Parts: sequence; C-alpha cells; structure tokens
Amino acid sequence: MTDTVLHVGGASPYDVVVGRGLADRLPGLLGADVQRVAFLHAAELEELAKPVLDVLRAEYDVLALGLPSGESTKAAEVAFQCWDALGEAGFTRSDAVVTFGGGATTDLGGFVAATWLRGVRVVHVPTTLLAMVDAAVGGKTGINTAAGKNLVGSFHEPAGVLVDLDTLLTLPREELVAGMGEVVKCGFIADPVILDLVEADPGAATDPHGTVLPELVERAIRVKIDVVVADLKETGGGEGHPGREVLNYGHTMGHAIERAEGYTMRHGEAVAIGCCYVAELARLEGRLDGETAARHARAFAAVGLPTTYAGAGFDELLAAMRVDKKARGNTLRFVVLEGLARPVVLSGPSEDNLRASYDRMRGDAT
Ligand SMILES: NC(=O)c1ccc[n+]([C@@H]2O[C@H](COP(=O)([O-])OP(=O)(O)OC[C@H]3O[C@@H](n4cnc5c(N)ncnc54)[C@H](O)[C@@H]3O)[C@@H](O)[C@H]2O)c1
Ligand SMILES: O=C(O)C(=O)C[C@@H](O)[C@H](O)[C@H](O)COP(=O)(O)O
Ligand SMILES: [Zn+2]
Repeated sequence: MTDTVLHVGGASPYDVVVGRGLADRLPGLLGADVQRVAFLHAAELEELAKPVLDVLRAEYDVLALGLPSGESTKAAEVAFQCWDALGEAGFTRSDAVVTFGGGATTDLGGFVAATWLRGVRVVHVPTTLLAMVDAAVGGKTGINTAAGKNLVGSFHEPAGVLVDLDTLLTLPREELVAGMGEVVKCGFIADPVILDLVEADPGAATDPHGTVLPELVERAIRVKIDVVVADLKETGGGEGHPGREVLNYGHTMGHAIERAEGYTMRHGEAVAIGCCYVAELARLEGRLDGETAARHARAFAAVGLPTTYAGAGFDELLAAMRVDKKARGNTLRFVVLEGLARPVVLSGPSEDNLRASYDRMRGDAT
C-alpha cells in the first residue's frame, strides 16, 4: 500500500498521513525547530509504541509518560500529572507533544498540549480505528467531569496525524468494531458509499489485513476533514446545514448512555445506539422516511454493533442529554437526517417522541 496524504486546510493546515509502518514520517510532521518531545501514550501499549519511540529518541530529547488506558485517562488528575511532568522537564514553546493510543489518549494528550503554555505543537499517532477516523483529526480535545462527557476542553489542531494501519493488527476485535460506529455514522451523514461497502461485505469491512477497511478509513477521514475545514469551532454551517455539529450525529443519546454506564460502554457502541435512537426520533417527528430509519439498525448490526439499550431510565438519560453541548438553555437540539446524507438540526422535539424513541431503543415499542 502506498501512503496517502490527506491535507486539512484552514488557518493552521496540517497533513493526515495514512499508510503502513510510518514511524519514520514522524519527524517530518513535527517540524524542524522541536527539541524535546513529550510522548504521551497509553501505558499498556509500550511494546506497540517501540518503533515510534525509537525514531523519536534518535532525534529528540524524549519524555515518555505512560497514561491510564481508556476513558479513565480523560480526567483532570491525569492532566495535572502531565502538566507537572512538563513543568519539571522545563518544556518550552518550541517543544512538542506526541500522543500514541486510542481516542481517549489523543483527547487527553491534545488537551494537555492545548493548555501547556497556552498551546504547544502536538502530533497524534492514533492506534484505534476510532481515533484514526475521528478523534485524532479536527482538533477537539477534552476531559470528562462529574457532570458529563467532554465538558472541559478546547479546540487545538494538531501539527500532523500519523495513521499507521499496521497498529490495527493488535487491536482487539471489539475495539475495531466500536470504531465502525463512527465510520458508519459518516456513511449516514455524508458518504453513503461507506454504507454500501459495509453492507456488501461486513467481514471485509472489519478485516485489518484487507483492502476495504483502508478505503473506509480514508473515506471517513475525508468526511471529517470536509466538515472541520468548513466549521472548525462548531459555530454553524449556514444555509440549514448543522456545520460541525453534524459529526455529533447519534452523540446526544450516545453520550448520555456512556455517562449512565459509568463510561464502561465503548464510545463507538454508544454512538451506534444513539444513531438508531435519533433516526427513530426523526421518523416520529416526520423528518425521516421509515426505510432510511430502519437501515440504521441493519448497518450497525451488520458489523456487530449494538442497536438497542435497556439500561438507564428515560428521566436519567433526558437529564444527561440536557448538558449536551448542542443544547441551548432548556431546549434540546439533535442532529437528524431528512434523508441519506441530508443532515439538519432538530430543535425541541416533543417529549412524547423523545420517550417513544426511548421505548423503541429498549425494544419495548411495537
Ligand atoms: N476528539 C474527537 O473528535 C473525538 C472523536 C471521537 C471520539 N472521541 C473520544 O475517543 C474516545 C474513545 O476512543 P477509542 O474508541 O479509541 O478508545 P480508547 O482510547 O479508550 O482505547 C480503547 C482500548 O484500546 C487499547 N488500544 C488502543 N490501541 C490499541 C492497539 N493498536 N492494540 C491494542 N490495544 C489498543 C487502549 O489502550 C484502550 O484500552 C472517547 O473518549 C471519545 O469521546 C473523541
Ligand atoms: O469532531 C467532532 O466535532 C465530533 O463531534 C466527533 C465526535 O465523534 C466525538 O465523539 C466528539 O468528541 C464529540 O464531541 P462533543 O463536542 O460532543 O463533546
Ligand atoms: Zn464520537
């Protein structure tokens, strides 16, 4: 496979390099003036990180910080520990952060880079499918608080992203499948070819050795790039388009479920359920046709993702949805579809329909 370079334009342009065995490309993305690199990685990925660390150690003074894995790393205490370590090492504005891991690591590491000295250079090396197609691109960084998911953070664009598809070879199957939640999401909001590829051969779509998955990765990254270039800071798309909020499709309910489950459910799984929830809500609100709504459950289930959830009660989930960033005052706002790849914002749906979609999500409705 030859490398593909996807360019992200805008005020702080950068490249997303997609290929296999790419560690040598890292210095090129970091730029010439960097002397010290803080390597923020999921501690459990020490072995996988070795080729990247070797390349970094050959060129820079490296401070390697092993972080907790998964969602627990997106916490203020972990950010504090990183800031302390950067302070002790005397990190300056000409030094840089490299993150290595899944979306939780790139979110936390991106946040540390965004806040240290009010912002230093960061390059992301995502090692999960989800982080490759979504978390590492576009500059959203953040941590969780007791009140909810990603409530503290900032927009801080990377100086580059290195998508080494070989890292997917060690990724547990369930994590790969979770990443398909965001890939399929991109199919519904912008690129229906993704849905065709997934439905035609779900096995090939989730095979890290094959050629279909790399095509899906590139397509999903292109969807994300197109959106963030047009509306980096989520201020709106104009002419009825939701702008960057479109990437939040399925996340209003998805994040509420994650919080209700104490962040033990994978993000991509919660997003899959949330997309099915909001498709049904759009149908009940008279926005979306029944066939496209029904296609949601078929597409997500094809790759092994959950489409129903019978855990927390309606009132708990509704309260969690009220702190979603798309809400305005007491008004809930959802990204919904009016057809395939035709996203719009739905403001203030009726409580009856919110509840009826919830019943369907539980599998209670007929
Ligand atoms: N900033 C954004 O735009 C954005 C977009 C989407 C999701 N996110 C965030 O991303 C997070 C989810 O990311 P995720 O799904 O990557 O999960 P994750 O970061 O929690 O990683 C899942 C697990 O896989 C392990 N792992 C990672 N790469 C591996 C590899 N190559 N081989 C073996 N194990 C590996 C990790 O150590 C961890 O245990 C959520 O917090 C979500 O909110 C952010
Ligand atoms: O990049 C975006 O914008 C997204 O919304 C992508 C989402 O997949 C991602 O989960 C993001 O972290 C959610 O952001 P939030 O603003 O709802 O916290
Ligand atoms: Zn997401």
